[in-house]
Amino acid sequence: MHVVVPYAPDAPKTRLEPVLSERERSRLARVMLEDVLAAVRETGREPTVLSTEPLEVDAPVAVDRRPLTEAVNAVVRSQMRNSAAKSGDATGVAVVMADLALTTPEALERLFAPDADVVIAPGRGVGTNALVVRHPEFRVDYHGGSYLDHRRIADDVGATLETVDSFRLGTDVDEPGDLVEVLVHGTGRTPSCLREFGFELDSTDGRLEAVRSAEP
Ligand SMILES: Nc1nc2c(ncn2[C@@H]2O[C@H](COP(=O)(O)OP(=O)(O)OP(=O)(O)O)[C@@H](O)[C@H]2O)c(=O)[nH]1
Ligand SMILES: C[C@H](OP(=O)(O)O)C(=O)O
Repeated sequence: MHVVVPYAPDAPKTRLEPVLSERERSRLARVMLEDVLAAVRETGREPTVLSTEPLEVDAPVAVDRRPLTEAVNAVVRSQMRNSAAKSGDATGVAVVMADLALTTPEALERLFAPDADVVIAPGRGVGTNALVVRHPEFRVDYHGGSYLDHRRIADDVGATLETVDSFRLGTDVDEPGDLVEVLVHGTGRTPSCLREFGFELDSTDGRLEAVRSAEP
């Protein structure tokens, strides 16, 4: 199965602006990407980064400057055509977001395992954090509660759909409140990156939070 990791390196993670500078957000986005690529590789698959800009990274990079939905649909269309031409039996394409800092190979295997036409790991906020497409007519439509849109699109084209209920795949790092999850559950380099930035766990207000104790 072809695994694509979309990545937009230019001014990423704007929703983290209240707690991180632009440079820090870029670094965090990059470290999360590397953690996701490592987890995909540990499943025995070679990921491709689908980037809006050329990028030096330890993986093949496909540059497509179009918005996320268009760029991913171009990959889905071409992969489905290729796999149908090769074997008559589409093995599919997986789209795994680069901000899934808690991803592990085991969590990804749960996404890859079902043989439904469409498999989705939804994120909090009703996004689509990770997806497998094996149906020739299914197309993505990201943003704005895309999990519900993807269910409707699957229904419209007659595709079977399975939803993967996964904390690790469901936790995308978008907002300051997500950082505590990374510090507690992260297994890759992302928690170390946050600690380098000076974040640590704090329960002063009665709830565990990631707070910045010291500027680096
Ligand atoms: N190839 C590509 N990837 C994108 C694009 N927009 C977002 N991404 C990637 O898609 C994933 C999910 O995007 P978001 O959660 O919106 O990430 P973001 O744009 O960095 O964050 P915000 O600025 O807070 O919305 C991340 O891996 C991004 O790097 C795009 O236009 N093209
Ligand atoms: C890409 C987008 O991410 P969100 O904006 O929900 O984080 C989505 O999953 O549709």
